[in-house]
Amino acid sequence: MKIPVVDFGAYKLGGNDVSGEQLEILSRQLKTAFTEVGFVYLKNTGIVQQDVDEVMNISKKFFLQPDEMKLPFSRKSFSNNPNHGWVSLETESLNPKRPGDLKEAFNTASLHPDIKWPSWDGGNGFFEVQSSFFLRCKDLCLRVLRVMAYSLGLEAEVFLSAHRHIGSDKNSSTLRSLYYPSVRSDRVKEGQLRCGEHSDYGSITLVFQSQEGGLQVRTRSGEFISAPSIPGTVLINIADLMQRWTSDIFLSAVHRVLLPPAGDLSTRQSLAFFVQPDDEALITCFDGSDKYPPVKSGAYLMERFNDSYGRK
Ligand SMILES: O=C(O)CCC(=O)C(=O)O
Ligand SMILES: [Fe+2]
Repeated sequence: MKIPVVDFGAYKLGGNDVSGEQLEILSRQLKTAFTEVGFVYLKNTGIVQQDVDEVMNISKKFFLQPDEMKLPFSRKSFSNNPNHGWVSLETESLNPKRPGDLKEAFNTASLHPDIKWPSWDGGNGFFEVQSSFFLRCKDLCLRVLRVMAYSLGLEAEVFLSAHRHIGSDKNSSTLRSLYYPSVRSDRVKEGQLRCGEHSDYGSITLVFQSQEGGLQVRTRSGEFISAPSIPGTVLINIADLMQRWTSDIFLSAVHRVLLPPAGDLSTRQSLAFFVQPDDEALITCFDGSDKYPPVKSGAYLMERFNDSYGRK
């Protein structure tokens, strides 16, 4: 089993509106990928490798600073958003049964004008690069959500009306820049990974990996397959609220990032844009079934965040 690659050129950012026939083809391809694997690579989205490199480069500059320079930007130190900011090494366990993940992250969870951003030489390149990539990802995810609704025979509004506030404090969608430092195998704790097994929490996630790859996805039959980096593509996966919403038609697949082989001292980077429904959106099974009780997105996500940070 492999993760399919789908050409999104007909509906790319900055392109013409998609024709009915093209929408039909795209929606069929996305539906197959999201029901069978839960993951798909999109090529020709309008987000190009150069955009991704720019975000990774400036993020790396931030991560490579000593911890005391990063501490003032720590997650939980921003009053208007509890998730915004820097997460230090081993702080988060995406599989709570394992020791802390061997990764650092910077969450762009708020674009509020009061937020203080890392800066160098008096410039604010970090803010500009992160926020403009955030907005590109937002535009793309709205297009993908539209195709997904169509693929289920739904009005686009069914999904779009629950994603009206991305980028504001009424919605917790987050651009997360991840840095995986080189791993010294003699210092790794038992069971520790770069990123433990988990499924994502919200609607969908857009993922961009540096060339080392390392991501693995669990298939319906229970085996892990690799999801390599394919330059110029966006890897998109279904998350848990979307699986509930679609009464398990779309699969929110478990995934993880293993340690590199012993002696391989390479670092790794990735960007994940977690698309979440608006905090106030009520997520109810689209087919009218009661497979899952309705949940408010904001309350549901809060619970899940608390689990991955060990309810500290
Ligand atoms: O680093 C990656 O490739 C994926 C990270 C991930 O799955 C997550 O942060 O939810
Ligand atoms: Fe994930």
